[in-house]
Amino acid sequence: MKILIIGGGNMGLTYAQSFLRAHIASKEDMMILEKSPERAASLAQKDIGTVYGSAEECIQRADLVILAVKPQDTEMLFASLRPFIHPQQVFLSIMAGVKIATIAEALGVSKVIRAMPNLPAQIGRGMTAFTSSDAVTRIELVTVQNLLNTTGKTVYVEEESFIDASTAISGSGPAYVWYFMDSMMHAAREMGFSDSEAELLVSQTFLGAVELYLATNSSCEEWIQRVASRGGTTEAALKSFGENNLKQDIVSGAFAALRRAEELGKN
Ligand SMILES: NC(=O)C1=CN([C@@H]2O[C@H](COP(=O)(O)OP(=O)(O)OC[C@H]3O[C@@H](n4cnc5c(N)ncnc54)[C@H](O)[C@@H]3O)[C@@H](O)[C@H]2O)C=CC1
Ligand SMILES: O=C(O)[C@@H]1CCC=N1
Repeated sequence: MKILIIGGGNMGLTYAQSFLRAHIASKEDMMILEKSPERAASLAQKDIGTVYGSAEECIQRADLVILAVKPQDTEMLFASLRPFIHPQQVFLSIMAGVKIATIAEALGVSKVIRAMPNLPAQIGRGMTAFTSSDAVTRIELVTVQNLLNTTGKTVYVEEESFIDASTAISGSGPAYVWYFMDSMMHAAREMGFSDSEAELLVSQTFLGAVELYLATNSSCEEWIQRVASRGGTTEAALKSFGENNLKQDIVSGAFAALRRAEELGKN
């Protein structure tokens, strides 16, 4: 199966490397279309397949076309692809917000899968939600799921609206976690720890807390209760979080991401 990845940025490169690392695709079967000449030159050094600068050179040979450009770049991209597409090609889009119907209409195709991955896919620890149009066959869907599985865990969702919701939770989510980590590192440095000490204290705390959570059946609330001794330090921090509406702020942030995904889908 020939795979064409359009957009060799963070996610496009991650996909190419992940498929090759898992031996689910070979370099000979991998094509990358990248419009930035500098980025294309850097990709060409990486030995991850053939890098192209224009659609007409490569798209007709692709069985699967992965759309990994920014949603704002789709209008020009779709217009440039349309003359070269054939109806049996399967399109996998990872672009935030852009709807299956929009892709199908703009490209004149019917086999469209929409997925929302996240950046930990770079190390095989990603989370991807995906769904598909009716015209995608079971075999095509399983083939794409096998590719997505090389980047971490996957979940199929029946309704497309859950792709936007997963964008707001797991797609953007790593940034929320790093924001929280960064805030804690900031506090650690203010308390006198060196940069490397702050990084170790915080990253090991996140890792340990998530792994402990996953190893048991207790809820976050139950684990919080076990850390927070009555009249102790954790309680003082949680009181401050509560007074500052931190939980509501995080929920509002996730909904702002959802609204933005929906807006991107309207363009
Ligand atoms: N970065 C992330 O954590 C995630 C990103 N996404 C989605 O993945 C998509 C790509 O995101 P990133 O990889 O972060 O962006 P990026 O900006 O790193 O990569 C996009 C690449 O596409 C290239 N490009 C733009 N127009 C093109 C065209 N017409 N033909 C060929 N190449 C073109 C750009 O030069 C750039 O190298 C976006 O739609 C985003 O919504 C989804 C989940 C997570
Ligand atoms: O911020 C964005 O729009 C993309 C989608 C999810 C993560 N990055």
